[in-house]
This record gives sequence, structure tokens and C-alpha cells, in this order.
Amino acid sequence: MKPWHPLQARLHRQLKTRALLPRQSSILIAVSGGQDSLCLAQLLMGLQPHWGWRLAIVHGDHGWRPDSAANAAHVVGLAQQWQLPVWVETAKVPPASEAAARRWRYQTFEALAQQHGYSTIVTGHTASDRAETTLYNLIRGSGLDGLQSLTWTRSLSPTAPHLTLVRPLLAFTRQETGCFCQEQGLPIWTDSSNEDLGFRRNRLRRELLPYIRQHFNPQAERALAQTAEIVTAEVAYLDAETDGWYERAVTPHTQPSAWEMSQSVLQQAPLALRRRLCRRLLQAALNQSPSFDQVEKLSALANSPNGSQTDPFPGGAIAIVRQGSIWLVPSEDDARKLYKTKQLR
Ligand SMILES: Nc1ncnc2c1ncn2[C@@H]1O[C@H](COP(=O)(O)OP(=O)(O)OP(=O)(O)O)[C@@H](O)[C@H]1O
Repeated sequence: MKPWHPLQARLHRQLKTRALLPRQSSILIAVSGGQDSLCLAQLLMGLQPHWGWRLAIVHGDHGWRPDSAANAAHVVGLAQQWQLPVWVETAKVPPASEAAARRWRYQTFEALAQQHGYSTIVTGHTASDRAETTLYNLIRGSGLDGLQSLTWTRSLSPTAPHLTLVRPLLAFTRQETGCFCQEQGLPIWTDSSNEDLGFRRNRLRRELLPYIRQHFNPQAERALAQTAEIVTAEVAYLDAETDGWYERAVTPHTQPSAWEMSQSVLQQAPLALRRRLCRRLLQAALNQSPSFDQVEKLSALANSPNGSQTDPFPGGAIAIVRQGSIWLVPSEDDARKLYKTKQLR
């Protein structure tokens, strides 16, 4: 038997200690054709006899670049060479942004995984991606949740709770995956859009991070990825704490729909949890991630007198203080209905 490559041995240890990909799992590998996902596919294939996984490849063709069909054909060719099942999903209309493309990819891959009985989708995200995301989110003013950036695992959607997204390469840098591909002679497909400095993300990767490395910390990438790792555990802890406070503080009502939050519970909550409670409530009520200012606006009602009210949130929802409760109602109209039913007195 061929001795394991050091990266393969490291990945094996990671998978064991973190219990990321259980034995006999059915795994769909998301392969863009870039160096990270090629490295991932190759490493998983090498470990497959030991873990007994069922592996397959999936590729998403966004139709963005003139060479996107050739890119897809390249991935199909590799999968055939590796003797793995392969699916290519093509976007009917090219997604309008990076974020839209990501959403489309995960939705399509998720449907495919369900259809063919795969329990896990894996991506080639690395410590370098993690470092960049953390730095990017820091500059944008994100809280801890943004700084944790990419997590090792996450469930893909509430409609498919058994389906997990796993990122097994978060401990490897892009430099390591690049060297690995070169050593193994893996044919990397170069995505020309990665060079485009019109994208903020690329400028951060090609200009800001090299500057930080040169002038502040040659290990900046590892340091940022480490920050993300530390923050991930802290966010998990705070989330679990928030669960209990949310349960005690918030009562949902129907007809008309409204959320009632106890003012005294909100007052007792430490500021970090108070903000989390308000954020979670706004997320549920508005169906979108609230901004910091919106969270602060709701949180300020913890100490506001009876009768206080916020100006409308996006979509027209308002929050009103009544008799020790903060009522979050979808609109002024709903507030009037509540007055009629005497709940809001
Ligand atoms: N078009 C795609 N088809 C399949 N998987 C994709 C696609 N684009 C991205 N992915 C998955 O998401 C991961 C991260 O995507 P990202 O856009 O950061 O990487 P990339 O630069 O396109 O390619 P790579 O990470 O493979 O070098 C990839 O490693 C890959 O697993």
C-alpha cells in the first residue's frame, strides 16, 4: 500500500478527533475545479478504503463565464477518471451575485443529495477562506457571529435537518492545497474571476492580506483562522444561553400575529444576551437579518416607560411597550386589532 501523504494523515486525524465524516457516510463532494476542491476530492478518495464512504462529485455551472461549460466538462472528465458518479447542475438564469450563486448552489446540491440518498455535502473551504471571511466581516462591523465565519459543519436547511454541510479542510491553508495539487499533478481549473480586483473579496485576498502579512504578522492567515476557531465555540455557548432566555422572555401570539417579550426578563439579561434575544426575535418577526441599529432600537425598550413605541422596522413592524411587555406587531394595523381584543391595553 502507498504510504499516506502528510496532508492525508492530518486530514484523517482531523476527521477522527472532530467526528466530521462518520464511517460508511454517503458524501457528495462539491468540486468547482479549483485547487481546494480538487485537493479535497483527492484526499477523500485516498482515505475512502479506510472509512468506507460512498463518494460522488457535484459541480454547479453558473453560466457566468464563457468557459463555464468547459469548466464543467473538465470536472466531469476528472470524476470519470476517478470512477466516481458525477452530476453537473446548470443554472437556468445566471445568478446575479456571488451570494445568489452560493444560495443556488446549496439549494441545488441539497435537492440532489436528497434525491440520491447522500447525507453530507463537503466543500473545499480552507483556513485561508476562513481568515479572509473573518477579516472581511470584521471590517464590515459584524459581531461575533460574523467573526466565527465558516464553521466545520452546519445543517443545510430546516427542511432537511439530517443533511449536513462539512468543511473538512478548514485546518489547511490555500498554500498547502496548492502544493498538494502540484505534487499530485492535479489539473486545476483556473477561475479568471478570482483575479478580478473589481471584487472586494479578491482585493482583500490579493492586496490587504499580503500587506498585513508583510507589515504586521507573517502568520496573519493562521492567526485570523484561529480567531475564527475560538469565536466559533463562544458563539455556540452564547447561542445555547440565548435559547433559555428566549424561552423565558418571548411568547408568540396568533390572530393577529404578534410577539410578546417580557420587559423584566430583558432587563435581567446581560447586554450581550439582551442583544442576542432582540436579534433572534427580529429575525423571526421580520424574516431577515436585522441590522445593529434595529437590534439597538428594540433592545432600548427594555428600560422604556409604558406606552413607548419604535418607529417602523422594515416591512412596517413596530414594537410597543405595554404593562411590562414589549409587543412586536407586524404593522400599525395589527396593533389596532390588538387594542380591540384588549390584549394591548
Ligand atoms: N461551481 C461550483 N461547483 C461545485 N462546488 C463549488 C463551486 N463553487 C464553489 N464550490 C465549492 O465551494 C468551495 C468554496 O468555494 P469558493 O468559491 O471559495 O472556491 P473556488 O475559488 O471557486 O474554488 P476552490 O475552493 O475549489 O479553489 C469550493 O472549494 C467548492 O467545494
